[in-house]
Amino acid sequence: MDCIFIEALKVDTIIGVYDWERTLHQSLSLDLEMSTDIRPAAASDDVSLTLDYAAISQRIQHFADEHQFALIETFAEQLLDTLRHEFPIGRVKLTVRKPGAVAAAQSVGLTIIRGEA
Ligand SMILES: Nc1nc2c(c(=O)[nH]1)N=C([C@H](O)[C@@H](O)CO)CN2
Repeated sequence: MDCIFIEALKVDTIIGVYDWERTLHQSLSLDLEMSTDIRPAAASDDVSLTLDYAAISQRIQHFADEHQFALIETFAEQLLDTLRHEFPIGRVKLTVRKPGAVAAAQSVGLTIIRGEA
């Protein structure tokens, strides 16, 4: 299976478990790896036959604009639910980083994998 990826996508959103985090936007950094078969698009040179990484990136920022979660776990799970409903994504691996959340760490976050290849 082939893979379309988006690396280090910076999205701004309201997220966090503490009261002060409800009052400002913070940046998350997202990596996505989405399995797909690129051969139909390659054979026809047609973006409509593949996973359009520009459209998916735009949808992710829109999702981040319209939600305010406490946990990055909720953000990740609901984001993948949304993307998998709207795009023909097979197996997907998502890493969400919240830079600066732990001062002594370069980054903290999670990785989840959903769907079949
Ligand atoms: N597993 C998680 N732990 C923590 C989260 C989270 O989303 N998932 N969030 C926080 C706070 O919002 C923190 O990022 C503020 O700096 C703490 N732990």
